[in-house]
This record gives sequence, structure tokens and C-alpha cells, in this order.
Amino acid sequence: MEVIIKNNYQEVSDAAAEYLLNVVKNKPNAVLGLPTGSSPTGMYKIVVDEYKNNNVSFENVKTFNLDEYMGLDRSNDQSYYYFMNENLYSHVNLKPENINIPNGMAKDINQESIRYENKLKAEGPMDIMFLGIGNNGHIGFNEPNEYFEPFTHEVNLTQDTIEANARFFEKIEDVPTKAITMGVKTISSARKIVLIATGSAKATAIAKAVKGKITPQVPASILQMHDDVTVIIDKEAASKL
Ligand SMILES: N[C@@H]1[C@@H](O)[C@H](O)[C@@H](COP(=O)(O)O)O[C@@H]1O
Repeated sequence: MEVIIKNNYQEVSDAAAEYLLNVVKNKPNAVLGLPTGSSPTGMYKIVVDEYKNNNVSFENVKTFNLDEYMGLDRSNDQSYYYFMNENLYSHVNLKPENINIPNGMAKDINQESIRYENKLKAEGPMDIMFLGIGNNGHIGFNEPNEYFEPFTHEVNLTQDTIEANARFFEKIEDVPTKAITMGVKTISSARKIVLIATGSAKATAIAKAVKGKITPQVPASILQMHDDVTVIIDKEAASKL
């Protein structure tokens, strides 16, 4: 695992965007694994600017998002589809048919999970996957658990995560309690993984993920098993390393 420590959020975003842009510039039909959250918004902004300056094209790029809340449709401004549309999809020339995100409104979530896995199997592997990390060490919505869930699946969000994500909702009761997420094997199938995090609230999770025991209680610790992971963090997130 390579750990790169930057001074601040902007520098972390610049470094992450450089990885994304290099992959797409070298491979115009790249397959990208993408996250939501406040960590990657700076990266998306840089990527969009680069597209607007005619320096990169997404015409043949495919994207697979990590996760989605259950019960929020695409027009709900808290859905991850909406987030991605606001931050990336609507600003670049990605073809709608090349955009993939789990459907949190699917009637049968098991079927939807299988569909998503099969789509990724057919169109992947992901050349690069970007990840944020939850304060409790979750990746995607793989919450601390007794075991690692390998493939895309339905998950009950922990109280920690509901509280952490409540800041985006009017009231905590509005935060969905369930989500659909890629599993750890799905995530690890990416050729390269870039994890980004900033701020002291992430310091414990980063320390456990990078140098702690590999355990499903810290889902991000599984990344130690992958042979091409770059962790890009600011000084605060690195403070417990
Ligand atoms: N499912 C997402 C994760 O993919 C994300 O990494 C995490 C951290 O978010 P933030 O970057 O806003 O701290 O939040 C959510 O729970």
C-alpha cells in the first residue's frame, strides 16, 4: 500500500484527479469505479474543468458506482445518482448507457445485485476504483461486520453511518437505513484502487485500514490484500499513522 500525504483537501483532490485523468487519457475506453461523498467532490470538479478545457473525453468511458441508498429514486437530491449527476455525469460527455449505478428502487434487491455484478463482469474489470472511507472504516457501504461480504448486496446501515450522513438530510429520520453496495471482492477486482480521505475524523479509520489487523470490523483493512492501492490523505487524516 502506498500512502501519499498532502497538505490539504485541494492537494488531495489534485492528486486523485491526476490518477483519474491519466487513466482516461491513456485508455479512452477505461472503466472507472466511482464513489460519492464529500471526499471526491474536489476531484470531480478538477476532472470536469479538464473536460471543459478539451483535454479529456469520456465518450467511450464506462463508470460503475460503488453504492446507492435504498428507497430514494434518481430525482431525490440525496440519492447517489443525483449526486453523481450534479458532480460529474451532466458535465462531461459520458454516454448514458455507459453509466452504471445500483438501482436502490429495485423491487428485488438480490436480483439487482446479481444484475450489477454480471454487468461489471461483462464490461470490467475496472481499471481504477476510487474510494472514500467512513469514520468507522467502511468502504462503499460495507459496514463493520462479522465477515466480509464479497459481492454486491443489501446492507443495513449502522447508527454511526446514519449519524455521519445525517448532515446531508433535513432530519436524521430522513436518512435511509438500507443501501445496496459493491462487496469487498467486487471492489478488489479493480486493477488499481485509490482511497482518499481528509480531516482528523478519518484518522483512526485510516490508521486501522493501513496498518491494523485485516478484519471485517474494519472493512477498509481488506485493501492491504490488494497489490495496487494508493492512499491519498491530508496531514490530519494521517495523524494516527
Ligand atoms: N457510502 C459512502 C462512502 O462511499 C463514503 O466513502 C463515506 C464517506 O463520506 P465522506 O467522503 O463524505 O466523508 O460516506 C458514505 O457512507
